[in-house]
Order: sequence, then structure tokens, then C-alpha cells
Amino acid sequence: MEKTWISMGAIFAFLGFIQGLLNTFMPHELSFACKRLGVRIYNAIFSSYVDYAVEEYDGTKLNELYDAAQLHLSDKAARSARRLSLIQPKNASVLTCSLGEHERVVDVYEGSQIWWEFSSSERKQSMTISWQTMPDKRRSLHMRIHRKDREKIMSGYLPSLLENAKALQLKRRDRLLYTNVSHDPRGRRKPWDSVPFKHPATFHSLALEPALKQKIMDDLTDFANGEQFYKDVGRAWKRGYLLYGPPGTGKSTMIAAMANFLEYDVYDLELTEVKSNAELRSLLLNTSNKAIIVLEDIDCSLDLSERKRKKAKKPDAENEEKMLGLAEREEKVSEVTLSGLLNFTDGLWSSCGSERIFVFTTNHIEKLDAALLRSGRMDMHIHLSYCGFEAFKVLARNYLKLEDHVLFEKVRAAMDEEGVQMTPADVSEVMTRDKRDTEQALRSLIKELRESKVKRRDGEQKEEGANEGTEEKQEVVPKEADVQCGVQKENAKVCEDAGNEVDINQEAAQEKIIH
Ligand SMILES: Nc1ncnc2c1ncn2[C@@H]1O[C@H](COP(=O)(O)OP(=O)(O)OP(=O)(O)O)[C@@H](O)[C@H]1O
Ligand SMILES: [Mg+2]
Repeated sequence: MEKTWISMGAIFAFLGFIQGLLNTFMPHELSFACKRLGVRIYNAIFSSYVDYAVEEYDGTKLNELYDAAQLHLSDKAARSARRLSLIQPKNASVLTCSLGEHERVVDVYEGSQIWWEFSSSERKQSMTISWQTMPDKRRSLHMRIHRKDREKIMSGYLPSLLENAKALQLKRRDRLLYTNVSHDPRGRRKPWDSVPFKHPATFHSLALEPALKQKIMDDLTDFANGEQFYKDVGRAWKRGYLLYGPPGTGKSTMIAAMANFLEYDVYDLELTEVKSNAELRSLLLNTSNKAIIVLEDIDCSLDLSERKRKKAKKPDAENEEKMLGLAEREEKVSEVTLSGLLNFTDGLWSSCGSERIFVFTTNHIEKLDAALLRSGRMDMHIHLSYCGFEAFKVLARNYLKLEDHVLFEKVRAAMDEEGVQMTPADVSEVMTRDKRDTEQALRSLIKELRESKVKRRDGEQKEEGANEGTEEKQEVVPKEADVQCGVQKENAKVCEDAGNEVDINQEAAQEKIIH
């Protein structure tokens, strides 16, 4: 026994001596190559696993698979790993967990296991000059799978991981509200500027007849799930909604509810800020998919009244030349045309993205050009009107936490009286004022409903009086107001013309119009 130990000791001493010699005299590259060969022979003969490294950077470009894998593994990591990094991604209020050094998680795909491990090492500083500054650490995720699963993982697991990460990213990020009225720090125009979209409106809180509400929600759901349908019928994946009705009936609120329902971004397009059809097109090209593009009060933007008002200002004699240049430029400014807008909503360019919803709002549908109202541009016309009893019940639930009350019947009776017109905005205001005393709130509402009849009658009489006096007034009012009156008159004419066209098409459109 003693002899055996002595001979084993001699063998180890000899091996150690040989290794020392090799380390000293063998070049580093050769020893590295030998080691690699050894690992390869071992893996080929004994190992039944395949290992993949997913590095954070592919050269100097970010590796999308790395981010996707991190997002995909985030929930699993949060549940099973003990050392984690917490990340707050840009534009997201939900944190993402990523694995800490040498932490592992096991993922399962169709019965096959996938082991993921995170590691990092110091990045060797490159001697070449690069514009891109790279992080000090070289981070990577290592994926280990069974050799037999190679095909399944490559063609099934990894694509599904990327899909899942994309869906998670959409779900976790804050949605954005974009506006086209923006400039960069140097004062140059930017196509869109954004802020997080935080409007709390939902279809649940929207005061609307239940049947209409359900119809709109179904339509939106069909649209969002309709990728294949739109492909099959050869149409761009987009849909147009026209919301019309008096001020304060919830048009803007409904847009917010739509965006929250579909989890889309909102692009609020200020048409009076757009200088040309080309700019309009470029704004469209700069919108993302899954977006609602909104044009509010389209009847006011379409005839570009603001620009006409500017142009109508007379130049001083002194600055005539300068103003002439300005006028020329403003001539250019007013180049957004109806046809430009029509192409924006239903031309070739409107199909450059997918899953886009166009929403136009107006208080006066009769002023809109029939071409704008046709299917394919505005597919669904939604009339939002004065507060009815069903809409009132939603508001009572929202503001007063009331499902039912003895005074509800009186409210219904007051609402049914002829000539009573209160918008949901007016009803909300009464309830906000008296929200501490629900009974008082309902009584005030009944009173205001009845008074609204009188107010309306007075308003109509005043309007008639004002219309009668308009022509006389135009001769005496100062310049600025004069311009506005001029514009209104001009608009009225444009709208009259458009109104005739609308009437012609109204019957055809009637079936689509939902009251
Ligand atoms: N249908 C509704 N459901 C719930 N709240 C509503 C509804 N309509 C109006 N409101 C309330 O009234 C306020 C004004 O509504 P909103 O801005 O949506 O009206 P609008 O139709 O867009 O008006 P305008 O034509 O003047 O732009 C909102 O802040 C909201 O609180
Ligand atoms: Mg509005």
C-alpha cells in the first residue's frame, strides 16, 4: 500500500513538472488551442448539450436577442433567482428583473428544458478609435439546451421568445401622446414630440348608451384582431372613425378610452401647424404602428381659417417688401389641401404602416366634405349627443357611487321632457359640485335639466338677434375682428357648398351612422 502511494506521488510530481515545462516553453496561443481541442473532443464524445452565447453587443450594435431574452426571462428570474439586477427601461413604469452574475433560470418549451445563465467580464479596451463608446463590462447570457432539441429551439423557441418579448415590451411601456407642434433645442421643427399618455378614461367610465358602447368596443376588437382579414381582402390595416356632436358630449374622452382599450399611442395632429401636403405625408411616415391619429375639430382646421386670418393683415408701407416675402411664404403655408388630407387618410401612403386608426372629430358634420366621410376614410360615424338616462346612470356611478336611487325616476322624467338638453360635461359638473351630498346632487341636476330648456330658448333667441345684426356690425368693428368676421362668412360659404354635397351623400352614409 505504501509503495502504491509513493509511485502515485511520483507520477503526479512528474505530471506537474511536465505542465510547468509546457507553461514555460509552450506559446500561449498553442496551449489555448490545445485546451479548445480538448474541450471539443470531450463535448463531441461525452456531452449531450449545446451551449450558445447571447452577447449584449454584436460588434458595436446592440443585440436585440439579448434584450428580448432578458425581458422574456424577467418574470422567471424574479421568482427563482437570488441575485438580480433591476432595470427601469425607457418609457416604462414597470421594472424589469435581470439575472445577477452566474445566476441561472430554467425555461421550458414544449417539454424541453432550456438553461439560461448570466455572466459578465471586463471588456478589453480596443486600441482603435471608435465613435461608439462601449460599456466597460461585456455582458452575455448563455443558453444551454439538449443536443436533440437543437432544431426545435432554433425554429420554435427562439422566434416565440422574440414574439413574447415584443408583446411584453408593448404591455410594459408607457403609451405616448404625440403632438406635431414641436421644435428641437435649436428651434428647428421636429416631426413629433411626445409625453406619456396618462388619460384615465375607459369605456367603463364613458357615459354612453350601452348598446352603442358595446358596438364600438366590438368594432375596435375586430380591428385589432383583423390582421389576417385585412391581408385577405387586400386592404391596408387601418380604420377611420368620425365622432361628431355638440361640445362636451365626450368626443375627446372617447378617443382616450379607445387608446386605453387598445393600448395604442395617440398622435394628436394639429393641422393648422402643417405647412404642406408633403409635410403631412412625412408626419404620417413618422408615426408608429398601433397608433390612433387624431384630427380634432376637423371643420375648423380644414378651411385653414387661422392662416387666412394671418394673410388678411395688411402690411405697413415700410415693411411692404418684407411682408410680401412673408405673404409669399404664407401662400406656401396654406398648401395643405383637402385632397392632401384625403390622401393622408386613404391614399397610397396611408398604408405605409399597419394597425392605425384615424379619428376625426367635429361639432358640425354638415360642414364636412362628402369625400372625407366616405367608407374607407371614415368607416364608422359615431354621433355623440346630449345626456340620456343610460349615460346619466354611468355618470351617477362614477361621480356619486350610486347604482340606484329613488330620485332616478325623476331624473329620467326631466330628461324626457321636450327641449331638455344637457351634455354629459354639464351633468358631470353638477355632480362634481355636489358630490358629498348625493341627494342634493340629484335634486340640483333635476333643477338644471329643467332650466336648460329655458337657457336653450334664450340662447336661440340671442343667436337669431346676433345673426340679424352681423352685417351692420361688420362696418364698424375694428380690423382684427373684421378679419374674423370675414373669415366666418367665407367659411360659411365653403361649408354651405360642402353641406350640399354632404346632403347628397348623407343617405348613402346613413346606414353607417350610429346614433
Ligand atoms: N360621454 C361622457 N362620458 C364621461 N364623461 C364625459 C362625457 N362627455 C363629457 N364628459 C366630461 O366632460 C368633459 C368634456 O368632454 P370632452 O372634452 O370629451 O368633450 P368634447 O365632445 O370633446 O367637447 P369639444 O367638442 O368641445 O371638444 C370631460 O372632461 C369629461 O369629464
Ligand atoms: Mg374635444
